[in-house]
Amino acid sequence: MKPESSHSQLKSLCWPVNQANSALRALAQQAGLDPVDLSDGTNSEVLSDLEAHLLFGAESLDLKIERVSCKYGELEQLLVRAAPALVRLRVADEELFVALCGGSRRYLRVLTPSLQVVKLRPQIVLSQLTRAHEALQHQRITDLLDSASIVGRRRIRATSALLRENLTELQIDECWLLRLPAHRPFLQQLHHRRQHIRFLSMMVCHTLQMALFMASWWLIGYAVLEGSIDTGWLAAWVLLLITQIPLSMLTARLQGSISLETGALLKQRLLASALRIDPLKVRHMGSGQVLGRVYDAENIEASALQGGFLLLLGGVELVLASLVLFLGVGGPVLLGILPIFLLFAFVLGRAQYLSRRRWTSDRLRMTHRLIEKMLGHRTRLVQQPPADWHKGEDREQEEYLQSSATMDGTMTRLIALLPRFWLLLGVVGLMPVFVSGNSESAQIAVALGGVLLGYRAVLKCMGGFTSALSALVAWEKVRELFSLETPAKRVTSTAVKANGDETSIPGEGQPLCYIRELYFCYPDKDKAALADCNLSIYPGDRLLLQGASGSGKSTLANVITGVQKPDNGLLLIHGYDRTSIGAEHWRKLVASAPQFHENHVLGDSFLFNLLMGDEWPPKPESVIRAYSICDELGLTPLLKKMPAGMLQTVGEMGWRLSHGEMSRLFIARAILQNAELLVLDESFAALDPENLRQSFQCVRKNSNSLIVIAHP
Ligand SMILES: Nc1ncnc2c1ncn2[C@@H]1O[C@H](COP(=O)(O)OP(=O)(O)OP(=O)(O)O)[C@@H](O)[C@H]1O
Repeated sequence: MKPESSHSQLKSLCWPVNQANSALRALAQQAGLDPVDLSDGTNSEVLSDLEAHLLFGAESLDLKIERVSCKYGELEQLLVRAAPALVRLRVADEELFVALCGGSRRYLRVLTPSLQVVKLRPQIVLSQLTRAHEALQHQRITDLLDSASIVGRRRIRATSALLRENLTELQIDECWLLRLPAHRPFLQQLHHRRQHIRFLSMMVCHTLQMALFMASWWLIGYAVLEGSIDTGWLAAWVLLLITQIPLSMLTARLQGSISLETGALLKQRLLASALRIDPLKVRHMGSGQVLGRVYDAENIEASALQGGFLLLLGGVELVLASLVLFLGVGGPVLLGILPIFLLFAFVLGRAQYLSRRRWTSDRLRMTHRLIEKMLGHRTRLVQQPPADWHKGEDREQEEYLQSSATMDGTMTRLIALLPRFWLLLGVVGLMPVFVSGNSESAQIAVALGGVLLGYRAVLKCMGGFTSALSALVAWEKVRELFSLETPAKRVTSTAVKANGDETSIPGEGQPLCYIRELYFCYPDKDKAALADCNLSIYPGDRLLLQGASGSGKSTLANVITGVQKPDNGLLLIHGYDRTSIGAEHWRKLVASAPQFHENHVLGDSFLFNLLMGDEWPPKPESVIRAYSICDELGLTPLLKKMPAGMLQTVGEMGWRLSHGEMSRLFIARAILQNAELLVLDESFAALDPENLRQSFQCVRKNSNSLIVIAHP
């Protein structure tokens, strides 16, 4: 095939870049991602680069898109596993997207603009992605192979091996994965990952295994009671037992893969919600409570999955045991006794649930107080008389021990009594049969088998129930951390002229940031922190915001940066509100250095702390800029002083930065986000006059528009 015809063929399968949003929508529908329309379809023109355009398009469909990069040698594997995904190709100097909706090593399944699914060999996409890079190596490799006189198939193999070797460090980042966002309902996410099929298969496998197990005992019991046991019966019995082995292995395997996938989903959700959690809510909870809950969240995964499986499998066995009981002599009597058992189980289970809840609350309270004491340790050492340091601790511990003892008591009763109660009821139910003495021994054996089978199932359920219960109680505490808000439907973008008239398209001379009648009140406060706030900031403006302590300056900074949502009023950047523009893009337009007590040096390298707001791992040019900003801020002596320079670990566990050094790190971190509006909240307060002058010069030079909050 000639290159032109192969190009035109490939082109016909690809989407033009300007149809990226249509490709996203079609791909999402094809992959069953259930796209939700959150957009009025007019907003993305504000976004200049393709990355932001795709991000915006996916957010408008309530989906998540993620750009991934991989090494040259891993590209084929990525293409095979990426679906649903968009891959950008350059075909005959034209930029196009190929929409992957499935794949295997032999074929990629591609969704075309005519909405047909077509098979395409991975090598075709692969060669388009790597052609330009390989061409640069071609001459060198040809010369080398010529000089070594390597020909034929060995030459082909040697070429690809040399390419892999020479391009091993090459990163290719032309692939965007389309996925369900973490806030979508958990069941939908499980369904999308085909967990329901695995779950059903696991239940079927276990039921079959149990049926075979019962059949094997029926067989041997029948043979013994009939007195006709021979090698045929034994062979059948052994066969039945052996058949259970693959079924039990399959059940365990399915259980493992469900645990893995569900665990990964839970973690993903926890991480996503932890990063989105309202800072006010976290502050209200306190660090100790949050820590305790995060620890509980870890527990949930293990307990819920382990307990859930045991409970389910035990449930299946209990149903089968009831069936056996019903078939045996005295079955109706035994089944009549079942409600008494269930009632007893409910009473004991409820007691355990209530005591565990109380114990969890006490434990969280204790963790919280402990963390508070640890955080305030130095202050307490200096400020509080030593006699008061341990006041109240004994009472606290006593309460905790009491609730632990109560919980242990209910647990012991549950585990020790319930299975025995089942046995007792079973024997009592069979009593009339033994007393009358006119039942066949086979029927008695079946009934006894049912009771014992039920005992085994109850034991299994007990193990599952206690784990599931601890997961349930933990879940009640961490639910808040897992709750992710579904994004609101985007409003029609509202561009506003400087005079306040509404228009639909932002134009020249418009404010960069436009605030009208903004209102914000902290929860449970009577007085608003911001009321009737009006401000217009134009590109290139430099504003100094002054005011009495507590007048709301930091609150305004937090609202502008999007950390807090205004209760009322208009806040626009480039004529668009935050919902229309998307949180991610808003972050790229506005960067801030919050007040000292709100800012944090993360326990990582100095470089990471500088560039965490930009892109990590960083591009070489970002690192060069980081050095230059640090130099302008007078941080070069510090970098020379630290043994590992930029790569020195800083933060609590690393190099302890001085107050002034930290301030300048925070300023540099904000500048390096390259946003259009920079907000610095009392960032210069800890600097000596010389550093203040130097830092202020740097900020003026490296910011587009600037708000500085400072006290005179
Ligand atoms: N999380 C919160 N919950 C309740 N009230 C708060 C909260 N944070 C701040 N406030 C109150 O809101 C008001 C405005 O606070 P803000 O921090 O914005 O003031 P500020 O002008 O920056 O003060 P300063 O110059 O002292 O830093 C204050 O009265 C403060 O006590």
